[in-house]
Amino acid sequence: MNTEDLIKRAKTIREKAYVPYSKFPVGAALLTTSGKVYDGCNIENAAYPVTCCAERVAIFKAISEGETSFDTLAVVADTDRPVPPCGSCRQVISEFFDAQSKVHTTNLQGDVKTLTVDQLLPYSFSPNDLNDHE
Ligand SMILES: O=c1ccn([C@H]2C[C@H](O)[C@@H](CO)O2)c(=O)[nH]1
Ligand SMILES: [Zn+2]
Repeated sequence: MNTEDLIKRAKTIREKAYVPYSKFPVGAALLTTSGKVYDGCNIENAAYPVTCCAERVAIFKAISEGETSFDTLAVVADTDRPVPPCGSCRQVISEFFDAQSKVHTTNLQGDVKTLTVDQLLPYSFSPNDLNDHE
């Protein structure tokens, strides 16, 4: 699937966002290396911090279906600039995507800013760091 279609998938699932508190719907879609797409929207909760962002919903859906190899991620919201993923999502993205994988941050106006995972979260804490102690 090409970038344009992946962004379209993110826009479509954004309509399913459960956002009674922020009223800020976000959509995300990821492409696996085998060519499958998993999408996600943000899901909020009356206990606000329990909220899960669109990016993590998409990634957790894919992981829970047994996917292990990820290629590209697209994110969309109705923002002036292409919507930046939050810090928690950057950490989760860095766990499952290669450092050079592309993240297409976008908005409804069609602006696209593409960053690598390493640009989004440089010098990130990684699974390898856990092996370095003792
Ligand atoms: O990249 C982002 C930024 C924010 N949100 C969600 C979290 C919350 O539901 C709402 C406002 O922060 O937007 C996402 O899903 N992805
Ligand atoms: Zn987030």
